Amino acid sequence: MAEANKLSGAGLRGQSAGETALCTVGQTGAGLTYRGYDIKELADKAQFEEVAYLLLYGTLPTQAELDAYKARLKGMRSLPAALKTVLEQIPANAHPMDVMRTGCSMLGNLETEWVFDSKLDHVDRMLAVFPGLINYWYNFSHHGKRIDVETDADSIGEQFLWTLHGKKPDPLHVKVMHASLILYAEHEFNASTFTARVCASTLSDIHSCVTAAIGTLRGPLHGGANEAAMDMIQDWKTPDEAEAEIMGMLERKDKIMGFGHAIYRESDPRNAIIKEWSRKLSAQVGDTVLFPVSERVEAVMWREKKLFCNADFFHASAYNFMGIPTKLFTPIFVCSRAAGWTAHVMEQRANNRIIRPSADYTGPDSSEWVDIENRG
Ligand SMILES: CC(=O)SCCNC(=O)CCNC(=O)[C@H](O)C(C)(C)COP(=O)(O)OP(=O)(O)OC[C@H]1O[C@@H](n2cnc3c(N)ncnc32)[C@H](O)[C@@H]1OP(=O)(O)O
Ligand SMILES: O=C([O-])CC(=O)C(=O)O
Repeated sequence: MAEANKLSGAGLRGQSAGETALCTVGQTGAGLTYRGYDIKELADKAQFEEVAYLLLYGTLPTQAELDAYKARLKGMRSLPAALKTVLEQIPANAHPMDVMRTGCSMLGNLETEWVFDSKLDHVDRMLAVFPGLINYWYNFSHHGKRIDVETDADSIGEQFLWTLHGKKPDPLHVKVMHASLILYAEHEFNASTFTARVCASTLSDIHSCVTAAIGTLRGPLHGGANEAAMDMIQDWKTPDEAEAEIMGMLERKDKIMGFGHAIYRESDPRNAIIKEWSRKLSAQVGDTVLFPVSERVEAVMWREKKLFCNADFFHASAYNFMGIPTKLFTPIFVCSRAAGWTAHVMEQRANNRIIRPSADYTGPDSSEWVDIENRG
């Protein structure tokens, strides 16, 4: 039997598990790049659709290409009747990430990727439909309302806020959504993307890859951390109270959600960007609690543990200031990362070998069979 190389760390940390031309994370210099473009520049200058196009189609679009792409996505927003019927069966106390998972899977039943040639149609359809899908379920299950998802919204970010709140959103909020969706769009071989690639490596269909990735993103150690961070900070009324609570949590060795990272060692470049948007939104709503509390938590975590905010921490306050219910935070991540996941699925398919590592066996050497009536 061939001897497998031994791993140096748990969680495959530090192991290269393949190649990608989509993204660099934590390399010297820029910190995070999508196809060579610095995340700071993308978040500052681009719309989310430009970044999705870059990831999926390989280059930044021209103005004409972007206009055509946005018009295409806008034309793909409708929810099939059978999907609405399924969404209406899901109770209000379901986890919205489970709704996303079921919704994506149901879409795959209705609009199956039978041949890989149609992949980009399915990818664009998912990007177009996901915001309306989650907000259709949310409004029906929580308010008994069947919303119209074919809005006049100009972008995916605007579509999310419009279908959630039932009206054209504040332009500042649309800008924040663009930045947020760009920051979340892609991150190399993170757990959910790697899941999508493993699924793709079996030559499965694109909805299965995305459904599997949604299930992986749901956990609080990954995408679910933005909601967990909000749950943690929402009841703290002053920075001093927040500091005392965090000190207690550290004493008890609790995990502080929204802090730390598997790859970055000193900072997550996405944090400074979303933090500034959160600061602006805090001023807009006249907040005197949540942002100062968040800043104090950041300072205490650095002082005590040299742990920094990851992309999720200031997303919590930013989304809260825009009136987004906490339970919908991680589904927004899905609306964005769907671009990265599917770009990776296409990259995997283009140079595929089934992903199948080895394991170090730790069980008994040999076990003796005992007939069932003689066991116990
Ligand atoms: C978009 C995203 O998915 S970003 C990540 C979102 N997840 C979170 O915010 C959840 C909280 N953070 C964590 O659980 C971790 O930092 C992870 C999962 C992100 C990374 O995990 P790892 O790579 O295993 O972390 P790492 O090896 O850097 O941990 C080093 C030490 O710091 C501790 N640590 C890391 N993060 C935290 C934290 N948030 N709170 C308290 N302690 C922490 C670890 O327990 C570990 O301590 P130990 O050596 O005594 O066991
Ligand atoms: O890269 C990771 O491990 C997690 C992360 O920040 C992301 O997926 O955006």
